[in-house]
Amino acid sequence: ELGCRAPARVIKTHKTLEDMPGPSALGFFTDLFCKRGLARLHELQLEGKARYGPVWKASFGPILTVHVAEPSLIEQVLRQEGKHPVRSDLSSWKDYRVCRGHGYGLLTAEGEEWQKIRSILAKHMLKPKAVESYEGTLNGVVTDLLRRLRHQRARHGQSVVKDVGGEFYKFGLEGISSVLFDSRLGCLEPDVPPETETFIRSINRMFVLTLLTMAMPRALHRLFPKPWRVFCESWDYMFAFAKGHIDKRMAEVAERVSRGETVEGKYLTYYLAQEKLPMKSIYSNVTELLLAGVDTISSTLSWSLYELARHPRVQAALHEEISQVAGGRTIPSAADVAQMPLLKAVVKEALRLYPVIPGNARVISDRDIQVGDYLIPKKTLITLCHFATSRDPRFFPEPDSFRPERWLQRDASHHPFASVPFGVGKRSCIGRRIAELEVHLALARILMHFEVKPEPEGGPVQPMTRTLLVPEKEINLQFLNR
Ligand code: HEM
Repeated sequence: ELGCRAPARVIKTHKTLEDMPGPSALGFFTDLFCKRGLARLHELQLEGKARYGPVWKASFGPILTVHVAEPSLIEQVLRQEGKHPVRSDLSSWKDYRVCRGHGYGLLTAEGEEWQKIRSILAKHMLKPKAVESYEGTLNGVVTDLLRRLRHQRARHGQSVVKDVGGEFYKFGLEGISSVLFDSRLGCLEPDVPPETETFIRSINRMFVLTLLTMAMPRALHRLFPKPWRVFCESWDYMFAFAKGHIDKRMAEVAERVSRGETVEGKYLTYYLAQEKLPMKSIYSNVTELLLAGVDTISSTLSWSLYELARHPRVQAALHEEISQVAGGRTIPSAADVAQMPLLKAVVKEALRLYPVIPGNARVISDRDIQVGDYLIPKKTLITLCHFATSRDPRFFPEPDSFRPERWLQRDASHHPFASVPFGVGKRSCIGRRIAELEVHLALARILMHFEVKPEPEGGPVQPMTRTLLVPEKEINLQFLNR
């Protein structure tokens, strides 16, 4: 016995990609392209988790991606993301910029370049004092939104505003432009400038085609050139639009300086120009900020009002809160909305049910990382399934119900990574504070003026994925004078 050696055994401490469950490449391809899977990607997260557990792999066209759908595992990934986190290195957005010779903006830049722009923008977008300084400008845009809603409801019977999302797109664009340029585009005027409509259409088309152009193997681009061509044309328009506005604003400033005036701007483009960034970088950053501030704001406002219209008791309680805090003031301030816990809870709950970014991503480039039982090789695209975790009944009982009060209960303990609509950490949303202020100011004032109800014959509206999570069809709401 003693002389007999045990056979050498390789002890595996971690499971590998080979051990990971997941649909076959063909199965996932069929799901995506034949079963409207691209529009249902958020639902595929729930199906994947039910079928394979919290970690599974799938081939998104030519790209293998590991899905992670458990808050503690998402936390584990993000804690290992390193100094310069990378969202995805295989993006069609980056391909476009290389193809046209444009620069990168904060959304697409990496490494030291990203770090530099991030620290410049953070000073003006995340610091509470800086964000508060946009209050007056944003409140001016909200005033125009109210006028526009009145105008639009007069066009249809029963005080209905058709397609509120369309109105909030214009509000989003006007809002982010006012912060970027301190000048107004006129998107909320009765006659909307055609170039702003084209800009919004370009964003929509670009988002529709983002996933498709990524999932389509390169070889197919030749066979089906249209998606890539339209994708590029949409970006071309967006870059040209941003450039036009930047050049115009800078020419105005130069002209005033030449007349001997001292010019001190309080808007983002001015701050970027002060840092002496190359023009190419200013153009790409402003383009990306413009596009980041439109759908996100529109979708959050649309879903918040959609749910409030369907939950009149919550709406009444919120109206009460707003009236009390505002006292006699007709225009609530940033300090006022900060004192409205139910208002904040309503927006958090809308973003839990309908996270604008239903699935985010990370690539850890320089080392293999452990996630749960698995060792994930470096450079693997990791998809963070935020939609699945924020609808998980273990963290949010009755996960499909709109219950803002869940955010107000003292003893409520949600895992901090279960609902993270703005992301977490170094690479999280830089527009978060501005977005929250904008949405809070708009919702508070809309509810001061109107009682919002569902369109009399309207049915439920489901979300769909278009890279972002958006309403599947138009949301029409009744706006009744208070
Ligand atoms: C409710 C509204 C919004 C939501 C839910 C949202 C959500 C997000 C999320 C999830 C990310 C990715 C974070 C990550 O990878 O960890 C992101 C990034 C970003 N967002 Fe937002 N966003 C919103 C509004 C805005 C607005 C209004 C702006 C512009 C003013 C903006 C600008 C950006 C930028 C530039 C990034 C990239 C940051 C970086 O890579 O360093 N977002 N956003």
